[in-house]
Amino acid sequence: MQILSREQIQAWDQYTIYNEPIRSVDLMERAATCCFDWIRAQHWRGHSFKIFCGKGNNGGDGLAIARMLLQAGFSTIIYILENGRPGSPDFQENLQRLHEITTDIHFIQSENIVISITETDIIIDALFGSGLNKPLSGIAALLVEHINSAHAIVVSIDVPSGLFLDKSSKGHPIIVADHTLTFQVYKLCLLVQENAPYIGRIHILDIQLHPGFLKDNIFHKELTEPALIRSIFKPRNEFSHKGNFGHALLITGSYGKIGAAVLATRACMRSGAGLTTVFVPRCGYSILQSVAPEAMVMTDENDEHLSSLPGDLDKYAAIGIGPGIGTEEATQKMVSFIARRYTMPLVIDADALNILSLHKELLTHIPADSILTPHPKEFDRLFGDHTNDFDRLSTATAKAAELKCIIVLKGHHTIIATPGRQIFFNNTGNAGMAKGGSGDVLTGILTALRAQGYESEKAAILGVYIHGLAGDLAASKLSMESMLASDIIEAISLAFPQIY
Ligand SMILES: NC(=O)C1=CN([C@@H]2O[C@H](COP(=O)(O)OP(=O)(O)OC[C@H]3O[C@@H](n4cnc5c(N)ncnc54)[C@H](OP(=O)(O)O)[C@@H]3O)[C@@H](O)[C@H]2O)[C@@H](O)CC1
Ligand SMILES: Nc1ncnc2c1ncn2[C@@H]1O[C@H](COP(=O)(O)OP(=O)(O)O)[C@@H](O)[C@H]1O
Ligand SMILES: [K+]
Repeated sequence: MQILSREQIQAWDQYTIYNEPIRSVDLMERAATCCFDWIRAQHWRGHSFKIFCGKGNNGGDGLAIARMLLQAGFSTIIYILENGRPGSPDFQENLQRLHEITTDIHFIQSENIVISITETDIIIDALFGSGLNKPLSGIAALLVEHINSAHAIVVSIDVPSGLFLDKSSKGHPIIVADHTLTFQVYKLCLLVQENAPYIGRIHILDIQLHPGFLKDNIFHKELTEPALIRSIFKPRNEFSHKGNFGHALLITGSYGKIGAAVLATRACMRSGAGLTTVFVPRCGYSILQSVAPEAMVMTDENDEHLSSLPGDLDKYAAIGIGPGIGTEEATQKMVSFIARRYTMPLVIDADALNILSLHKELLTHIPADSILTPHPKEFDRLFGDHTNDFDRLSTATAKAAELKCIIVLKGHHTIIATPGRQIFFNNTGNAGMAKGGSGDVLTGILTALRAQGYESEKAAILGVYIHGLAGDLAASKLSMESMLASDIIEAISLAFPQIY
């Protein structure tokens, strides 16, 4: 699914109006009908609806929804945030239609907001949508605060009012929604971590905007979906042998963090690598031989941390480096050597990223098409502090192009930024994965996919998806609270069949 900017969405509405063709007010009717159908399916009978409308088209949607609720017999009161100017034409048209069936329409025009909202009310937030052009202030801000301080269920239309679609709204007055009914596609503001407190559960409503618009335009942001994943996935040939699936090397572990090596190694083997070798300090030898007998283990001369190279690197089809390696000086030298001398793409994670942060000059040396997998803190250590997720996204886009690398910025919707300035948002995974070790599993999966010959960009999109899907399968069996990183590894075997 493409992710469109505010301007692109407005253009898509206009394209639909012109090419379907359909009158703007009829498109609004279609959008409102989708919202009404969704609301009706919630079986909220017995509750009363309070509908808050601005005077733009988002408010127009609210008025049309109010009419449909009233006609279906729901108790409904309408509040319009007055700004002293006429509403948009479609708002005015819907106001006229509403006047024909109710007089329960109230205008909010003073800072003294006395509307009582009870816990049995359902609030429909149709104050502002994609037309928001500045932070809310004055009566609008007070109204948002009033709604947020009540304990009613809040359903926002298109976006929670006060959220900008494509830029940070940090610190602004914003409606806290329980459900966001958004039209046609995800908006950027619904995918970033910083807006998590506001958006509630997202429901994408298909209002049948004209598909021709997507064919006629090029977009740079998309949500990874099963169809894309299937197009990337390469089924195994019946006659294949282990040599076809590559030899993966994982450079991992230090004293106290051999678990990271174990998780990455087991995830790598579970994700289809033909052969897996793991390079660990000597303290990791017996552990790996016993918990991962299918893997080959090579040890450093040092007992507790890595200080040398694991022999000839060129014989491996893919190398993953970083989980649990620590940042000892000798380990820094080893990472520095590999970053400078190795020419094939690497999968670089965790402490290997922290070492790059300590020696930023190395960033320009890392092999092209390497996959970097920072979480936001590692990302900021690498590329400087960011005050919001939108800026972080811009940096990821710029740095992926500049370094010719794939940047996997981990989070609820992990972001994959490519050298061609394309951005993919992953849509699998859950909060049960917010536990130590989940990232090590991802490194193992990505290294295995690289070993099997997937290009880095495709390996990143597919690997992040499978990782999240395995996390979802583990959570559905064991609960988000109880699942462990090792359970994600076990569930990889159930995730693959879902993408065949
Ligand atoms: N046919 C279509 O196109 C379809 C559109 N659809 C719906 O339309 C929505 C977009 O509608 P929209 O473009 O009218 O913008 P909307 O969000 O209602 O707000 C604009 C108004 O708010 C005002 N305003 C802005 N910021 C403000 C602030 N901080 N504080 C105070 N005022 C502020 C601004 O006034 P201005 O400042 O420009 O004078 C203007 O009056 C979209 O989200 C979807 O719900 C669907 O029905 C599908 C079909
Ligand atoms: N709430 C969440 N929703 C989806 N995925 C999550 C969530 N929390 C964590 N994850 C995933 O789990 C992994 C955690 O990685 P990381 O932070 O490096 O953990 P660790 O270093 O402990 O292994 C990432 O791939 C991230 O996308
Ligand atoms: K809204």
